Amino acid sequence: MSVYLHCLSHSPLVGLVDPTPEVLAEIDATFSAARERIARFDPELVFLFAPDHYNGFFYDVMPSFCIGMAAEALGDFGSAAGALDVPLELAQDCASAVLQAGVDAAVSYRMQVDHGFAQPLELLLGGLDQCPVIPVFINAVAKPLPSFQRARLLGEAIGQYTKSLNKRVLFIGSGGLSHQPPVPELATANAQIADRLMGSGRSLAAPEREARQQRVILAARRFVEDQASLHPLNPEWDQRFLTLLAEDRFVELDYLDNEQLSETAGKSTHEVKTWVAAFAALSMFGPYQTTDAYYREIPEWIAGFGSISAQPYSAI
Ligand SMILES: O=C(O)CCc1cccc(O)c1O
Ligand SMILES: [Fe+2]
Repeated sequence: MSVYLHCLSHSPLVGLVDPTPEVLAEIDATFSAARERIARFDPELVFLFAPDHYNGFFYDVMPSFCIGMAAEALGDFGSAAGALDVPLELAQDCASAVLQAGVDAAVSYRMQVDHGFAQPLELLLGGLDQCPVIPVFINAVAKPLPSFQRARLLGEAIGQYTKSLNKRVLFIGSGGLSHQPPVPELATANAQIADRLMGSGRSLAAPEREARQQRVILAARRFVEDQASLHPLNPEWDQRFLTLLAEDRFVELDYLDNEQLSETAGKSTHEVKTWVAAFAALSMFGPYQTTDAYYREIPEWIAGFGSISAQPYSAI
């Protein structure tokens, strides 16, 4: 049994609003090296911690955490669409173990996921169904949000469960770092948007979906011209976060106030709780070492964009 971790930002704007060829080449090199390391590790099972953007999870019932017993990617922004290869019995056992450990994650037998899940599977594994994957949703946009501490405990419970498997397991965290794309909020939504956020967005008609995507694309183009048009990226906060992970000090985030983080680094920064959960899972295997840390502000993608791998010292 061995474990490996990779965490990375995502953005649906990849390929739609791109940075310069030099920056793209740097990122391509980062991802192809990560892909190679993962291929060498040859995972038999993936735990994918990722958020959603009102594509699969809505306010009719909004869980903090949800473990997929089966899942389908809907293919927003041209991301991959189709079924994930979820091993049902393992996912069920995992959910039981997590609840037994005191973390009341929801389950879904019909989980809908968006680019937050699809992009890392495409980028790191070459597709949605290339490796068995247990998808774990962490709510990072729909208030009230879970705390960093609960994300850590979720990760620890999954790490403990992983120990009972005799498998090579890859933990992936998807999202962040600092960013605030234009995602609607219930508190300020008009009646039509509120209705979408409460569930009608599940069956968004094609023209409305297209309009929604165009709004994000326009916002990205404007953000490149004028960095005051959205909440600014915060490379200082992002570097501090990466340092906390590298030094195995992410427990220090436990009581970080959600509102305060939104003000510091943008309302979508809460996606980094997926990284905390993944690192917490890894940490159940003892002290770890991070490798291949990458960071750059990429306004074209509305993202403080990061990527990092890690493995237990005992595996080095
Ligand atoms: O789906 C949406 O509306 C928001 C999309 C989005 C944009 C930029 C960075 C992200 O991480 C992200 O998820
Ligand atoms: Fe996101």
